[in-house]
Amino acid sequence: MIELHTAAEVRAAEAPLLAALPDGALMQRAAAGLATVCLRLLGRPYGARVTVLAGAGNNGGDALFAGARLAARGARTTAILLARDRAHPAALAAFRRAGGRTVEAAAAGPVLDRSDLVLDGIVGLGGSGGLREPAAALVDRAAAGPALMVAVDLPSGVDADTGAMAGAAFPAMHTVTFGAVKPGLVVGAGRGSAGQVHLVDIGLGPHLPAPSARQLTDADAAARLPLPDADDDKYSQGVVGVVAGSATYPGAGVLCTGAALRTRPGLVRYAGTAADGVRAAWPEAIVTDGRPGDAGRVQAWVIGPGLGTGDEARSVLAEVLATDLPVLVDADGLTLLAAEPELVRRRSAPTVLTPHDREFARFGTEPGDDRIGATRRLAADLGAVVLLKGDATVVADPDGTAFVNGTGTPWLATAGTGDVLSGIAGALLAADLPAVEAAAVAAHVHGRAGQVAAAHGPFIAGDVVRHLPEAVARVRGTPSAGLPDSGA
Ligand SMILES: NC(=O)C1=CN([C@@H]2O[C@H](COP(=O)(O)OP(=O)(O)OC[C@H]3O[C@@H](n4cnc5c(N)ncnc54)[C@H](OP(=O)(O)O)[C@@H]3O)[C@@H](O)[C@H]2O)[C@@H](O)CC1
Ligand SMILES: Nc1ncnc2c1ncn2[C@@H]1O[C@H](COP(=O)(O)OP(=O)(O)O)[C@@H](O)[C@H]1O
Ligand SMILES: [K+]
Repeated sequence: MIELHTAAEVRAAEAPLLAALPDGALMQRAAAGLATVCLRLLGRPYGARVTVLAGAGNNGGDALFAGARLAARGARTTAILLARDRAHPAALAAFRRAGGRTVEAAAAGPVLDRSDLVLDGIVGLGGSGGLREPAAALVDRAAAGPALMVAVDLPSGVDADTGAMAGAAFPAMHTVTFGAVKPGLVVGAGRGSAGQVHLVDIGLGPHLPAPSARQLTDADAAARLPLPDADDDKYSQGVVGVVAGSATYPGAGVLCTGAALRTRPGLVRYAGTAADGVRAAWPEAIVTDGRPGDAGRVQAWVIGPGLGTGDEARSVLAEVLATDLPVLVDADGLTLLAAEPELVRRRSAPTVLTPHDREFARFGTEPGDDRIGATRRLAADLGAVVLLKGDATVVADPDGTAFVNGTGTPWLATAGTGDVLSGIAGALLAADLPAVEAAAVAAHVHGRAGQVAAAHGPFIAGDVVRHLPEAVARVRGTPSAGLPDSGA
């Protein structure tokens, strides 16, 4: 499990260590870890051109101390001091002693053009807003050059807690972060600016509170994916009921039913007007063109994709929500529910809602820049698990437990992949996973299936269904690196 900690949590955990350790010891741990990662990235440090963008705070201190360590290994190091008279004094002195030189920001362009590695020590946890000038222009220049772009603690210009970018930010290929992974490195715009995340242990562990949010690794998802055993039969694995698609548009029913079958192929029942299409695509499913009550016994329902928003759809939704079974509501089901949220508030069995941004907004508020916070608030308001889709899907339970998904690929932005996600999550709900875990594991497996499909070229939603078995096998088989997924 990758634990995500906010800036305030990290600062609170640092406080007792700063008091107990000799002056500067914590920063030396950070700088040593940072230099080690840079050495690995450079391969051969001797003669390598390393440029440090150093702000006035401790983030600049980390970068300068690391620069001093790289200079001691033979790198040709140059620092650009963004606040010349306020650079961290001890770090600057160490940098100079090790042979590092400094240049004025105004004369730094040619240095950045020829750098092998640029360290972003402009601003870390103490930052607010987008990059200011001249930092923003220098970052642009560095990004246009050949250098490896390495952020110190977090890419400058990214909000540590939300990943929001109010303006320009450092486009990192790697981020070396200290003490704990911050949410802003894996969610929101920050996810795209962080590149590969490396965590340096500076000893905060015992002082950190329970994490504010988490990210599943393959191993975490595998541990929650149910396996059939010798005593199982087709009923005992958890039967999923699907209400999706229509006679005119059977696709959502076909995709959703297929995804449920490919995730947990015990038994899937389908009820609805896309019956003919579903029957033709999936002879393994038990299909009725009647109402959910005609389908037979199930352990969880998935309802909504391609259902329509008319009176009949509303009535079928109310019937399913009136059961005491776990229910996942998606797409058209969400549009109906937004007009009548009491249908979900009054339930005692678990409900999972899987909106994309526009569907989320129908419940009253746009997701905005703080996607974890917004998802948590809607989950608490409705008393339901909310899964907010996106490049980093967020899942929140009404009790505040939250997950940020790390798998996936932008190729998933194609019609029908949401229907696939609903089928996966429905199968896991029927298998009796706690609702928040069913949603988080489903997002993880769905993202992996997208990555497996993308390895074969551009894909459509049906390909994600086809690749689900391989994705599940990959999730089960891959040892965890314990670091946020970089989407590889
Ligand atoms: N405590 C410790 O021992 C340890 C701390 N650690 C490290 O300390 C970091 C936190 O350091 P910190 O608190 O000193 O703040 P920091 O992130 O350097 O920022 C302050 C500077 O940023 C500037 N600035 C702000 N916004 C800006 C913008 N948009 N664009 C441009 N500039 C902007 C702001 O300028 P000002 O507003 O003052 O003009 C000020 O100069 C943390 O992330 C980790 O790296 C580790 O070494 C572990 C041990
Ligand atoms: N840029 C992106 N990067 C990664 N995943 C994405 C991206 N855009 C969308 N997705 C994923 O694709 C799926 C799209 O779902 P949805 O919007 O409901 O589509 P549909 O309604 O067509 O099925 C979601 O799982 C979402 O997380
Ligand atoms: K930084």
